[in-house]
Amino acid sequence: MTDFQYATDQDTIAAQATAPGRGGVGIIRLSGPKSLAIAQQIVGFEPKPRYAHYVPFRTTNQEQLDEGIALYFPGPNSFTGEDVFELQGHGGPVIMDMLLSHCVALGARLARPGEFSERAFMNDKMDLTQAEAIADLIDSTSEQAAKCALRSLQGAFSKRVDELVEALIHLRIYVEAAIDFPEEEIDFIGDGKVAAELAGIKNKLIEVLKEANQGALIREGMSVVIAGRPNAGKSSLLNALSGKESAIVTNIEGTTRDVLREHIHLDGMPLHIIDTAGLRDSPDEVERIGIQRAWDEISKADRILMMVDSQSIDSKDPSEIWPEFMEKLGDTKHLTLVRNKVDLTKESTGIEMISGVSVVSLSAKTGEGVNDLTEHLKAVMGFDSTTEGGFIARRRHIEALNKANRFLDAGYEQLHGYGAGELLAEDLKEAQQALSEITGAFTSDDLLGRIFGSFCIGK
Ligand SMILES: Nc1nc2c(c(=O)[nH]1)N(C=O)[C@@H](CNc1ccc(C(=O)N[C@@H](CCC(=O)O)C(=O)O)cc1)CN2
Ligand SMILES: Nc1nc2c(ncn2[C@@H]2O[C@H](COP(=O)(O)OP(=O)(O)OP(=O)(O)O)[C@@H](O)[C@H]2O)c(=O)[nH]1
Ligand SMILES: [K+]
Repeated sequence: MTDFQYATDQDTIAAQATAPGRGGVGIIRLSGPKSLAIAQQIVGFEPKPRYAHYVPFRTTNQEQLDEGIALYFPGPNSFTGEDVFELQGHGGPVIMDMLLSHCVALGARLARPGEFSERAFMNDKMDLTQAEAIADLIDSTSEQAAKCALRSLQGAFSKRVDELVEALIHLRIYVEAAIDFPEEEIDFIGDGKVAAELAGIKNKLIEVLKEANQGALIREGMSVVIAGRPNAGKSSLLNALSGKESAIVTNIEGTTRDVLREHIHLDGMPLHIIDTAGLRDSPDEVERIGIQRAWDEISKADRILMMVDSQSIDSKDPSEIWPEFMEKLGDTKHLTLVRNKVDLTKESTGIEMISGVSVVSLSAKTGEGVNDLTEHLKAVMGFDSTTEGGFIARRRHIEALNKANRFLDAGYEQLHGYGAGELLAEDLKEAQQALSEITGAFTSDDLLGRIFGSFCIGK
């Protein structure tokens, strides 16, 4: 199944499974072959499988460290698939340290971050997207993200990927049979079956890609830079979006000199808003550095809100308003023009398209039209807050799906352009391999190291 060999690690690992610090209950968890022997030493008898024993926890010379619940899960029926033992004690840092040190004295070693989950993956208790979903569940910052992570943990995403892989294998077998037995005279190109199946797989992949995109947005959100001339109202907009007074609003030009960040949620989608220094030629060294940073942020952002004061600028055409900005920006793909202060000009709020750029008229001060902007931001990111039952996804999943999609396109080309069955089969295989990277059936040690290394300790 996997293309790598992992050392069957015989170490017994131990870590505090609960968060560090004070808590009602704290759990030390062990996994590995010595779990049972260590358990017996601490509780004084062989614990019954999956039974909550309320007992004193003692050292070898009968000194009592704590009293609590001892829980033994013999492998393979455990979280990691190995023998697991849990000491559920009182959640104080000193008690937890004493219990953990004692487990180490009895032959366990401290677990690396993510090592319990890594073992669960290695022992086929879960695939890679499910292991990643555990970390995402723990790290989720909104209820929606938590729900989606739980669905991924329960296999919703893996199932979609596995179905695609199944369909690809089915098609490959057909194509390869036709190549291997030309005397059968299956005109596999002419009969349309291959083309139809390929198109079906492609449609399904696009569907999964859309859902994964949504899942990644819920996990990572979008970054939005607010840029504009001094006093346009950038800080006011940041405050209106975040509902807080995080940025200093004054009528003095150049109030914001550095980059300010605020994280909010729009119906579950995280938004990282960045307020930048007003863009102008400044003699002030500090302000100039701020302006340089503003351009750095602009180049990295998912969306750029170019903000102008509608009082001083009549035109709604971005290229007329600010040619230097447009020139420096290059393309307008990620640009939205925000015309602020319509409460003063008495213009109506709303959104329109002008010269291929979305133009939103609003008042950051009164809040009129701010809702049009948030709806627009959700729309440009393809975020649909009405969809139910989504799953969480990561950038690497999207990349793998895109890669598979490119191989499907290449395969289609081979089929239609050249009638090249061998090359089509090769593309199908590559597409399948790209998909297998998602669930981890085909992954490098390096990737696994990076994924599990980013988990918290004890997970
Ligand atoms: N005390 C405790 N609570 C916890 C965990 C834990 O490790 N310990 N978990 C850690 O993340 C999560 C639960 N995850 C778990 C996953 C599988 C098994 C388990 O025993 N699986 C067996 C048996 C399954 C069954 O009885 O149906 C198996 O897979 O064979 C236990 C916990 C959250 N709560
Ligand atoms: N009437 C009205 N005044 C606004 C609006 N938005 C901002 N202002 C005012 O415009 C002035 C500048 O607002 P800021 O939010 O500080 O502008 P800024 O673009 O962040 O300014 P710098 O930090 O100097 O770049 C303040 O006096 C705000 O109260 C608006 O929609 N309507
Ligand atoms: K200002």
